[in-house]
Amino acid sequence: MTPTRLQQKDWSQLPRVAIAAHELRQQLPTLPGWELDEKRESAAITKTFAFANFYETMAFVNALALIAHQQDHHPDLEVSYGRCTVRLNTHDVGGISATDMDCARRINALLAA
Ligand SMILES: C[C@H](O)[C@H](O)[C@H]1CNC2=NC(N)=NC(=O)C2=N1
Repeated sequence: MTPTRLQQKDWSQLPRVAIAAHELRQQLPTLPGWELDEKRESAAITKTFAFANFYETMAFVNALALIAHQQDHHPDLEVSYGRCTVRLNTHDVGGISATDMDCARRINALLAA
């Protein structure tokens, strides 16, 4: 039986472009809870998710890991007992691309009722 391949994207050959600041200001409100973080060298979008306990936090992290692998796009994660802060940016553009917005939307959808 042919194994199912989970990875859907491979960015090694595909160019990505930074989203201009004015476009980002328009697009970000369509992503509930995500904020622009310009404090570090390259800008990122971030969101902190709160959970009732460590098990629920880790269940979220594991679900997010599938999205990261499928999309070939890997957020920085800060994980504690009941909290996970997700930070997304695109290294090759030194900022935020459509890939970050797409992943943020998929991550939000994980928790949609
Ligand atoms: C070639 C490789 O797939 C790319 O470098 C991917 C891997 N995962 C990534 N993850 C994130 N967050 N940003 C990237 O630019 C990125 N690039």
